[in-house]
Amino acid sequence: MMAVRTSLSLPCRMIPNNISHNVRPATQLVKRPLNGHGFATATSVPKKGSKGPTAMVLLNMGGPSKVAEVEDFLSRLFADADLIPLGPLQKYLGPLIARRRTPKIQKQYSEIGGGSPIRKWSEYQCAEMCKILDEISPETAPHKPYVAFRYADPLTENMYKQLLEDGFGGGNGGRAVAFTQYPQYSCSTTGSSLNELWKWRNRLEGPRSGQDGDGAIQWSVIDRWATHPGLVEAFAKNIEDQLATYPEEKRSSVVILFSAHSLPMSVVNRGDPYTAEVATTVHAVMQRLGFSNPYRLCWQSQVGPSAWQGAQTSHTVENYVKKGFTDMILVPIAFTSDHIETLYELDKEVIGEAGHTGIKRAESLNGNPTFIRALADIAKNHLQSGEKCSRQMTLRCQGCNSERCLEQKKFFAGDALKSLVR
Ligand SMILES: C=CC1=C(C)c2cc3[nH]c(cc4nc(cc5[nH]c(cc1n2)c(C)c5CCC(=O)O)C(CCC(=O)O)=C4C)c(C)c3C=C
Ligand code: FES
Ligand SMILES: [Fe+2]
Repeated sequence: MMAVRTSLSLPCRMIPNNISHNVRPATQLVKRPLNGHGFATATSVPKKGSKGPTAMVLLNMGGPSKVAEVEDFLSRLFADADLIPLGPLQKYLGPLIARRRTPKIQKQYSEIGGGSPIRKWSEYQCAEMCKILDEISPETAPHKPYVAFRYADPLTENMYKQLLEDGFGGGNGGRAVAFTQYPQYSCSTTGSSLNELWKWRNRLEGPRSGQDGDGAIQWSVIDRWATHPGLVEAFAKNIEDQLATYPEEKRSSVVILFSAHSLPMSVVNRGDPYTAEVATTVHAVMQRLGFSNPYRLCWQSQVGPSAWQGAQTSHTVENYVKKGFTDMILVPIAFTSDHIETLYELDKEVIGEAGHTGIKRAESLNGNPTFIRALADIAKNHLQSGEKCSRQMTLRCQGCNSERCLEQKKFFAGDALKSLVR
């Protein structure tokens, strides 16, 4: 079990109405020499001996907060060659495909309340995590919350400008942690976010080869955390809560269906680590549950005509219903907050259309205090380890020839590990 204390007093999964959705630090950093790091906050001066402030930057894809933002979101998504490589015509094809897809996706966001809740949850999770970190890691306090999205506001570029405005970098140095919110690493998700962060780092701070001693921001990366005990506990507890809603005599025969966003087979065959890492989360959660129920891992949300990793979630539910199973719990296992894939695809399309009251979904992690304590524990361990990134991140996929991946990995690996990157 984690030995983490928390000051959280919020009711489970509730966001207070007055929470600021703008994660700009409340206390702006004032540039004045202090503590060997060149700055201190105006009102929250780091404690004596603290190496802070530390910027905690949560990375995620983001989603359109309003229906009107769907086209911009999809345009950025289809322009991302790390996610959807469309060749030399990407710049023209991307916006075309995005425009054609917009009405369908707008309708889906309208049906889940008019937008993606991912910004609200990410900002909340980050702010709460930083409060806990200030308590459990005073050596690196104060911790300043930032969110950097790949395809929606707050975009990585704007987050980086905010960091500089707040006194990080720009000759001051200062520490920032890029903390991916995808527990399992994929080059199409975390890899893409890191490539984007590296790009803006070069544009806004200059393309320096090393990190140390040049007054630029000192970055390190939390790149995967698929089996962290707190993450596993939060998933397992949400499954137990759903299992408790079935009559006792039926409970152990309920089928648990873990569902993750699929990947194109071309990405799987390139050697992307995601599929294997998702399987490790599933195994760890089932181990925590004592393998109490039959379970399978299935894959959702494939887009376009190419081959994707299966079995598909929708087919799985259909086939099991045909085989006579009508008690199932769907568990979104690769994303940490609600989004169109849970609220629309799973709830409305898969569960709604199956039409059996015994088919349910485990709650998403969202504002779950166990989950937020896990984030703080992961961050604390990282901050104390002094690691730039995991060893695993230094290795490119077997089939990867991308210069962008190579240079990005060399940068984040830092001087000690960059010679390992090939
Ligand atoms: C771990 C999560 C995800 C992986 C891996 C992933 C890979 C991946 N996605 C696409 C294409 C699209 N994804 C879209 C939306 C979307 N994707 C994820 C997560 C992962 N994607 C989420 C949570 C969302 C929804 C965001 C929200 O609502 O907040 C979309 C846009 C929607 C649509 O047009 O259907 C596309 C397109 C590819 C090609 C890919 C792997 C290469
Ligand atoms: S695609 Fe995986 S490292 Fe480049
Ligand atoms: Fe996706």
